[in-house]
Amino acid sequence: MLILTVSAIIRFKRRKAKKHDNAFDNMARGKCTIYDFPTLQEATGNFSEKHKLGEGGFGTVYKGNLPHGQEIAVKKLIEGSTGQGLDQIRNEVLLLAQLQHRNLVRLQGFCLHQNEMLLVYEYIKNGSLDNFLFVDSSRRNTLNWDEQYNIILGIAKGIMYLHEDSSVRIIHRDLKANNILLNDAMDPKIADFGLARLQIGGHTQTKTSRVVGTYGYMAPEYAIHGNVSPKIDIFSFGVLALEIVTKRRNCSFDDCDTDTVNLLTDVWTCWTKGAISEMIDQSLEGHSRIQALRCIHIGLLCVQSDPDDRPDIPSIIFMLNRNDMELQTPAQPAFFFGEDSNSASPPCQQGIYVYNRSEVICEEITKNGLTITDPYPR
Ligand SMILES: Nc1ncnc2c1ncn2[C@@H]1O[C@H](COP(=O)(O)OP(=O)(O)OP(=O)(O)O)[C@@H](O)[C@H]1O
Repeated sequence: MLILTVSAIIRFKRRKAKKHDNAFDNMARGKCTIYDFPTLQEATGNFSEKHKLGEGGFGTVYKGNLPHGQEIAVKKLIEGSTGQGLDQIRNEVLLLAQLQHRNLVRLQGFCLHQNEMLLVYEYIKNGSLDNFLFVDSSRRNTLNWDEQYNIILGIAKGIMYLHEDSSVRIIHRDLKANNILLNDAMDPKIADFGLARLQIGGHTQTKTSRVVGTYGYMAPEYAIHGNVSPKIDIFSFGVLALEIVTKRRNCSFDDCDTDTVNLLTDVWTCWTKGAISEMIDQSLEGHSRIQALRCIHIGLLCVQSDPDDRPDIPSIIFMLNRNDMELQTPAQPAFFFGEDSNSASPPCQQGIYVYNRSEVICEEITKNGLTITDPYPR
């Protein structure tokens, strides 16, 4: 009798699990197309060189045109680039396809062909942010401050979705300028989210022996000890914010010659000298200038060595949206390759920097006889 009861429970549990699987599949399939290989072959001119957009750590990306004129980007994963079997990858991809946000590149579907996995994404017209910041000199000067700020805020919102608002928490692990794509309205879209999960075998791990990421953007605790937490994305976001404001690349260990000062070092040196405004575009005025300086300050908070000192993503969005909110004083960033700066006096003695909504308010207060300490003297 007891045995019957136990087996009934097992049967019930199995049926429930199967029902759950089907429900999950149906739900994911609604948002995820399973493409057949010939369709993708035709769309990409048989994966021709002409259609090739580039090559990254996970595989090669091709531009494709579907019969109804829809443009797609097809990422052909390198065989063996994932740490899982095809069934697991398929489940993982179905899960990723559910994640949709205006600041994420949409994963439209996939194709399993023999032992290959192909991921199909929406095609993002303007390509990656690194071209606009450092690579392509003709595009470099086309980004104005409002666009730069919109990109920083959009990336933060995309991270917010991945860390806090989506059905599964995704830690990107490889946020960098090449993984931020820009659409025709110059809105940023985070690419390659979830690929680290494919590579290391899914599931949230707090420690990994397989570090997936890019030097220059990697938090020290991740690069050195393999510790994984949302704060490693915050570190990369900080580097990105500094790069976007200054339009300078934070070179990594391997591409930095010893005489070159990297961006974090440069920004920190200016900060400790009270000359942080040297790091921004000198033509910025008023509200834009304050915003740019604030973005540098927030960037510095994100690249602090101790992950506990770094703000979380909701706080970052709050700080970005509220120009009058007080910001903490950042500690020296990780990977500071300079003289020990502890002796240098910070630009503001109170330890907390107060921003004003705009310089107009600043001037009004000055007229009223109050003394204002500009935390960022010119
Ligand atoms: N959805 C997309 N729409 C338009 N272009 C894309 C899309 N996805 C990738 N690309 C482009 O394809 C190229 C290769 O991308 P991929 O993500 O494979 O490499 P990466 O980002 O340069 O390197 P890594 O693998 O280290 O992240 C890049 O130039 C990228 O801008």
